[in-house]
Amino acid sequence: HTAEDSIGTGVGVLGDQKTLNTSFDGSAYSLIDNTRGNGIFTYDAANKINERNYFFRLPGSLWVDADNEFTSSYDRAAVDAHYYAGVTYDFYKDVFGRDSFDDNGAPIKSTVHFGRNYNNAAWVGTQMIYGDGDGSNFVELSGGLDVVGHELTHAVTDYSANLIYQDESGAINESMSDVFGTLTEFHEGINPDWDIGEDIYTPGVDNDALRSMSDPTKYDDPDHYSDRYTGTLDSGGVHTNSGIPNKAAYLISEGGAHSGITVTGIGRDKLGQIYYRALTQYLTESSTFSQLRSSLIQSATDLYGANGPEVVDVTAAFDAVGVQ
Ligand SMILES: O=C(O)[C@H](CCc1ccccc1)CC1(C(=O)N[C@@H](Cc2c[nH]c3ccccc23)C(=O)O)CCCC1
Ligand SMILES: [Ca+2]
Ligand SMILES: [Ca+2]
Ligand SMILES: [Ca+2]
Ligand SMILES: [Zn+2]
Repeated sequence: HTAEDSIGTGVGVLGDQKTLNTSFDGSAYSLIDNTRGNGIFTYDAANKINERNYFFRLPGSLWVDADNEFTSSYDRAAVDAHYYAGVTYDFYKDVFGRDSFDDNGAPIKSTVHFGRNYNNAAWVGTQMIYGDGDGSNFVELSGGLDVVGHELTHAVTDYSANLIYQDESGAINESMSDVFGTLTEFHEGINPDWDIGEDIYTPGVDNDALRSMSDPTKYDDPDHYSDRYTGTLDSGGVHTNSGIPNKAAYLISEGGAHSGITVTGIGRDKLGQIYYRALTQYLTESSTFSQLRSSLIQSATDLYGANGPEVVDVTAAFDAVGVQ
């Protein structure tokens, strides 16, 4: 008896209702979405197989449910990891024609309830992992669409420019994940913004986030090359120096005045196309901020013509953040 596709109902981390693509094998329902690429699979790291150390097993146990209703509090992290992976898959397919992170339909795997009160998430080279947070600094991190889009974009980057995760190439790697995580959020259109992690960060504090692309300095990240971090923490500050290209990306899309330079703004769609072309056609694993500038100017030229408003805005935005 082969399994059949089914549609379940779930409640996400923020208490929101959503339908899920699941798979019925005759006795139980699994979080397998067979409608996208070669499937989206969601797993549980904490499902007790043995008492020892079951929090850190990967991928863990495929998520199964008896009645195709994923409405318990324990289910919420899995509901959003599964659903938002589908949203991100659709973003890359619909907007860029990319079939999964390898552009060859690779199965997308996520594990939730990773660790104990783990205040982070990651792409671990083969799959995504999501902690539950400690309930004060973070709630389950798969509850943030920009976080899921951020993590899956690390996979896209690995299969394209493969930017080395340190110093300037690492900060570009990080910025690509913030940019496409944010563009995924706008594509879905539910409370989109230019902040990162706002939905899952500090449930007790409103209007804060991990990072801001519109104003990186709000969270002490630099928005100009002269203010870059040059130490060794966080692989050379990959999560802080990302503020410099993040600010440029924000200015390219939305426009604004910064460092005495005014950028008109060409909008999110053109930002996405220019960034995707640079990521997949021009950037290499050792690209610097200066090479990001030239890659984006070349991409804008390819797509929209030399010396057009797109090239003018990309140039002005990188002038504004001090990158030549
Ligand atoms: O994907 C990434 O870049 C981050 C992955 C970090 C990581 C790397 C290697 C092994 C384990 C974890 C995860 C995210 C991140 O930006 N983490 C930052 C901020 C952060 C989250 N939780 C923290 C706890 C303590 C300190 C910093 C943090 C970091 O790890 O720096 C991305 C979106 C939200 C979480
Ligand atoms: Ca159930
Ligand atoms: Ca956001
Ligand atoms: Ca908060
Ligand atoms: Zn990242």
